[in-house]
Amino acid sequence: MTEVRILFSTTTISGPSSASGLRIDEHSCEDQCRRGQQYGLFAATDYSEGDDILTESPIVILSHLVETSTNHAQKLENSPGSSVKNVIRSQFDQSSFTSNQKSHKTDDELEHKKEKESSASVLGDLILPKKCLEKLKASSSHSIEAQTKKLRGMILAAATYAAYPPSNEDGSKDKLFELYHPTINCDADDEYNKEAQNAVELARLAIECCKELAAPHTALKDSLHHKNDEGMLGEQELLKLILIYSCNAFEGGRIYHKISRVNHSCNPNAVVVEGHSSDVSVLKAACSIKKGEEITISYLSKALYAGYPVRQRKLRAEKHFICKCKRCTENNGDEVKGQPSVSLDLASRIPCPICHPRTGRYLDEDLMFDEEEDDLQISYALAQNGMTAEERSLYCTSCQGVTSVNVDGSIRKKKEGMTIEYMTTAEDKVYDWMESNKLNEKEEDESTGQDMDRSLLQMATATCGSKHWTTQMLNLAIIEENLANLQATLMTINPEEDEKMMEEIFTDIAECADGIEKAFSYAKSLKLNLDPAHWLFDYVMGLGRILVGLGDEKSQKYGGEWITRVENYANKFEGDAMKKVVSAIKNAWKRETDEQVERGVGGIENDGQGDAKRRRVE
Ligand SMILES: C[S@@+](CC[C@H](N)C(=O)[O-])C[C@H]1O[C@@H](n2cnc3c(N)ncnc32)[C@H](O)[C@@H]1O
Repeated sequence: MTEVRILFSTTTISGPSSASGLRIDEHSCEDQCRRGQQYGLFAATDYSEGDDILTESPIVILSHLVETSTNHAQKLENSPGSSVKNVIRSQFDQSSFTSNQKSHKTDDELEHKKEKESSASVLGDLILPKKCLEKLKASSSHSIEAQTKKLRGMILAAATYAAYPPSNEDGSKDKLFELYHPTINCDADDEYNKEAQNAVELARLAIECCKELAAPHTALKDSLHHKNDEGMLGEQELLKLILIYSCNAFEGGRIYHKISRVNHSCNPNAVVVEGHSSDVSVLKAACSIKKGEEITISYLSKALYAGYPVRQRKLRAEKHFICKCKRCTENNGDEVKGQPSVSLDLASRIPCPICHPRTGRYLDEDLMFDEEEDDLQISYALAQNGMTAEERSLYCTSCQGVTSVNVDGSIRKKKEGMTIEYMTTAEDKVYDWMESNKLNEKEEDESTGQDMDRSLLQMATATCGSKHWTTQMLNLAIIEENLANLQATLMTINPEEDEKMMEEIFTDIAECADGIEKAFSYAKSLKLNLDPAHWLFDYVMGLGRILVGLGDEKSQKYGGEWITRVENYANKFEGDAMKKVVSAIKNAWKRETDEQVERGVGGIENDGQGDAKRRRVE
């Protein structure tokens, strides 16, 4: 029964505000109040950046065995959790797992496949019924891969819940079933409800899969066929549970009593971080929040830094709602004189096609890598929020010009309009690339993968310029790759012997630093409440680690300067262990100097040109 404790724990609320600092209220948005269903969390006191708003343990964890990295999956095999994993898998007919099916593959191949699958999910190798997958393909307007992944998550949540139903002694079950979920059998009278009803359809499909795949005499099978204590059909309870999971679960299937009431905003004012123990989460203010303001977080990970169509597509496909936050609906961009008030997408700004006419298909070379400090004056045009090229006309803040896709007029006007089509194509391509998570699949053909990323970057940069989100997403993907390669190279060479290699390394480091600088400038241009380090912390840390690894004072000092840019963020939002790493990297150059003084070296050797000689860090 120990697993039950792992899965269901009591909610505790603490922190400076405690329960009195918050109130759960009807959603501030008029449209949603009308539905009478939606609630949100509102500050009942003022908060400053980094303040704890509340600390909470999940009411229930419905897929804590879904893993994303092989390392983690391997750890799980040795942890008590692996017995939970077996209990959940035992809910299903064993012949429904590919790993249990005979095939002509060699043992080695099977082992490799199994490892990949176990790292994807506890039920990653569960073969979903063909007729369910066909229904999914026929009904869904979203990407099939994303919907299949969601379906698997729902099946896992249902099996976990059936195998470990929460006791209601502490009210956990009541709290869970109070949470928001779309109304079952509600008329899809508008786009918002239609999207929510897609979640209901998907949940029904998950129930159908469970019915087909559940093994006889298991808790899952029983709950689908028997009435539960309250006389409600087990199947209906499971359907509701799946919907609650689908709308409220955080990473790892964690569902909270209060944190799950926090609505999403594409310009959030709060974040949820891991608490002192991994089973506790803390809702923290990401900026100052005034009493009475709604507290919001982001349901999007790095896509928060993407343009409007991508954010909306992701929220619709993964969370089943149309975002009505300020960033998506109100004009929080630069005002356009003489234009009717429209919502403008700051993440999709491109050099104005009127002020900077493109030569041929692509943007002029000099605009490709535009930098703030350049003398070149570049006027940017903002895209109107919208899902299609037709809805995304561009407004230039400098010439006050409007560019639309389908305009009758001169060839030049048509050419200007085509820029929006190129921008939309770049947005689609980069979105697909982000969704397919290609960076992780690259192992099989690394060089081709890298070439593709680079040519995609070339296309995005050439079409949209460096202040557009597509360029910055690809820029960071390449930096991530370069930092990993640099780290690996530095571990295998001796800097003092391999001068030529070191030259290349310094060039690569300079490129990474330049790329991160551009990403910082882009993040600031979005005017979000969040510190840019929320997005760029890992990249800066990667760069800092490499610079410290070079071992010379100058590089380490430079690494320390970079770390200073994320120090405030780390102190407010990272755990103690990470704070120590930040401090160690920031102060590595001092330690090096101190050690020399202690050893009586009396300073760093000089190479005659003012540069300290490089030494390996022992
Ligand atoms: C985790 S719940 C948030 C709390 C929920 N409003 C409640 O009443 O409990 C997520 C749901 O809230 C709604 N929601 C959250 N953020 C929203 C936003 N920015 N725009 C529109 N609906 C939103 C959606 O229906 C979504 O499925």
